[in-house]
Amino acid sequence: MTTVQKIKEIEDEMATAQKNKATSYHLGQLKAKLAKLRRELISPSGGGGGGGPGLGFDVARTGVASVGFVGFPSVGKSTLMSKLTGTHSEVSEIDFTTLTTVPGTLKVHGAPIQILDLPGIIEGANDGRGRGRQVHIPVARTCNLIFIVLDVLKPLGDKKIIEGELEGFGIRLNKKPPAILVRKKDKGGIAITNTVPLTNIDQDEIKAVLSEYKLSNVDVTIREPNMTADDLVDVIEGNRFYIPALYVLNKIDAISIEELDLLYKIPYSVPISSREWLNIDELQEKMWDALELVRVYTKPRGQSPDYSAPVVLRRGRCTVDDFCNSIHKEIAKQMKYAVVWGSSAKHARGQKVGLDHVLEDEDVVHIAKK
Ligand SMILES: Nc1nc2c(ncn2[C@@H]2O[C@H](COP(=O)(O)OP(=O)(O)OP(=O)(O)O)[C@@H](O)[C@H]2O)c(=O)[nH]1
Ligand SMILES: [K+]
Ligand SMILES: [Mg+2]
Repeated sequence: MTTVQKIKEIEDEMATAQKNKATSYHLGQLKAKLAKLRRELISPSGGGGGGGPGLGFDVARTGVASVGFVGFPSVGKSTLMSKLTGTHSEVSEIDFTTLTTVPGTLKVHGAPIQILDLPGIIEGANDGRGRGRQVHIPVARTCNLIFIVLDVLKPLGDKKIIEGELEGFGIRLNKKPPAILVRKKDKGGIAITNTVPLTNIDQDEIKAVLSEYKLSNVDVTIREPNMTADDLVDVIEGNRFYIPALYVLNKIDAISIEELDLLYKIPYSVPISSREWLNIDELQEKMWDALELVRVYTKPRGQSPDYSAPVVLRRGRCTVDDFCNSIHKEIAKQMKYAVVWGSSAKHARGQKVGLDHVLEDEDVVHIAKK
């Protein structure tokens, strides 16, 4: 049996299986087995040819963040990317027009963002048809945001298939890493501690997953509300990519206002028309919010701040130390203190802070040297 056939067999079994106390151990085993087979399929040695890391489809990365466009052929990815960035990417009504990853740059609120137009994806994780040709999906794992571009005339079916394909490559959309800690030890067996109630998984299923990974001496600490077996598998497997995503519902010029109202109910969605250039402002605003970038303006001593070229940092990595390091690695060492103006400062006249201070979007910073 090939890996693809084995996956199909397990998926079929899981689709019909009842979830109850008697079956939970077996279901846990199946979920862990499935994850291991999927890993085999996308690793370069697995024979699936799905394009693990290092297969050489990298494009030169520029800008402070990147957005990858993923979608079925002819949903309008290249139309959108060309118009947003001014970079040429071939457009036609014929499917699979784009055959390689095409990069372009778009400035949003002063920050240069790299846009990656990817080839149209092919359904086929489960029957082996498409997998070998989906060599560009791994590029999406390196993006800070994914646009799942959908044709408004068939959004929901396509959405589900694309999510499945991305999941197969270890991508988790609009999700945080599960708050589960699995710590191996030399002896002592399995100890499970949960600070939140377990609603989607029981001890048997947890033990089945652990046993499938031959983890017989481990401490498992669970702080994840409603944790599932898949969450546990993700933590044990590692190599998961937690990436925000927006569903770009394209071609709204082809539908009625009533139909458009329904589309707005899809979470994380933005209806647009790339050809007629409708609602692109909202798309750019949502892109900006999802990227969680922090612009910081530099203020040299005795001069006004330089608003033309912000230093752009990411939320979670935006201390004064991060700010210094993104300019030059020596600056933090030479700093005596910093003065900050803006939302992170306590007073309007500016606040004297150290390297640990966390900056906010549009703050102004002056670095005083020793
Ligand atoms: N009606 C309508 N047609 C559009 C829109 N955007 C793109 N199209 C058309 O859809 C077709 C496919 O557009 P592309 O930009 O080549 O689509 P793609 O997703 O890049 O396709 P592949 O590279 O083949 O994956 C072209 O004929 C476009 O003119 C839109 O907003 N409305
Ligand atoms: K096309
Ligand atoms: Mg294209």
